[in-house]
Amino acid sequence: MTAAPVPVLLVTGFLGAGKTTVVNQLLQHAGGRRIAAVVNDFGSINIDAELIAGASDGVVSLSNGCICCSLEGDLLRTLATILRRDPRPEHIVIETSGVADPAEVVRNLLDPVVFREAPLETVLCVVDAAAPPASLDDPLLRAQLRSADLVALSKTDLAEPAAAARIREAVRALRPAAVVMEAPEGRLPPALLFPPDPDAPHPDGPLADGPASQAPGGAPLDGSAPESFSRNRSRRERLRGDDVGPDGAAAPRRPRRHPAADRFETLSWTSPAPLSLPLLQAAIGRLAPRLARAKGLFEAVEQPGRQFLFQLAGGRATLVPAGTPAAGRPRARIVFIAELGVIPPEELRRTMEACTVPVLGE
Ligand SMILES: Nc1nc2c(ncn2[C@@H]2O[C@H](COP(=O)(O)OP(=O)(O)OP(=O)(O)O)[C@@H](O)[C@H]2O)c(=O)[nH]1
Repeated sequence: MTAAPVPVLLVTGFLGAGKTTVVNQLLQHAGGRRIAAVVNDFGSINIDAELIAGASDGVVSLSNGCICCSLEGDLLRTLATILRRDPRPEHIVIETSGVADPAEVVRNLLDPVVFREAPLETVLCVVDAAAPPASLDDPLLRAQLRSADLVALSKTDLAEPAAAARIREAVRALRPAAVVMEAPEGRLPPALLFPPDPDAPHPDGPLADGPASQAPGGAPLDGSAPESFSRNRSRRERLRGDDVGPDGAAAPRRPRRHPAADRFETLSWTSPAPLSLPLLQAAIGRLAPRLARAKGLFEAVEQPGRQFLFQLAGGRATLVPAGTPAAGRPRARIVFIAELGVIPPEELRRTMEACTVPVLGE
């Protein structure tokens, strides 16, 4: 007996848009579905995998490169390993890094052998609704949107309603084929993202595993019924139409575009010493205007025995408690992403070293 195909949800979106938040929500509201997650962080420290690890059994992290270019082989090998798991997962979620062009990943997933076993079902693009509308002029974000079947507007709680409406209209204009939904704090109806197989019989209609209205996310913004997405916009069907040839083979590859190539660099910094909160705050204040994104876990000298999660996204810095520190790990691990050459690594290292406080007796 051949195993049933395992549909793939590909999550894309710009640096700090809210992809991990959506994936975490999804895994926490999986409703008993077996979901395998693959997370790609651009830097050598995969913070995302750690943030998701608690929510999924078997998160696979692909780090120190981008799955749209240098890690494409790793992605396909990882999928093969996941498909051999016993029991086999029912869904696979792949979170791309914020610098990935999903078109490249989509093309890899369209390989006929991969597609047969792990068909790409949905491409979800997370867009920061609180970002200035000019952010949609970014070529990388536009490339991410062009691949999307479903667009989730994150951070609607932070956005001015008028500004969020402008972002929504701009998204619709850029990608009219996509369903646009609000996803405050990452909340989306899981039934939308894991649509039941349209060919399979469903006793209670198309969303037999729970109507979208009962799920935690918002309603589609275009007024359409959520099931119209899962039934009519199946990527499998669309691909049969546009990207897959009549014999089922993937269409010839178009020339590769890398809107992100040579644009961003990741600077990973670790320290065996804890950090001073006021010194860190001052350092981030100085660095933030030149940073595209930062995130990390660290211990603060003011609150020993606790760990904090630091995030800088869309110019906003946040700090939240993140449990107790793991033994054997550096006490501070922070990933900084900036446009190439904007922050000299030595300056970053000096700035961050100045935030550390050696602990007496260690
Ligand atoms: N207020 C608010 N904050 C959000 C929302 N969604 C995400 N965030 C915050 O935005 C920051 C970035 O969120 P992530 O989910 O890590 O973003 P990401 O797209 O995975 O980031 P990278 O892949 O690392 O670039 C975090 O501090 C989140 O807590 C939201 O709907 N509302």
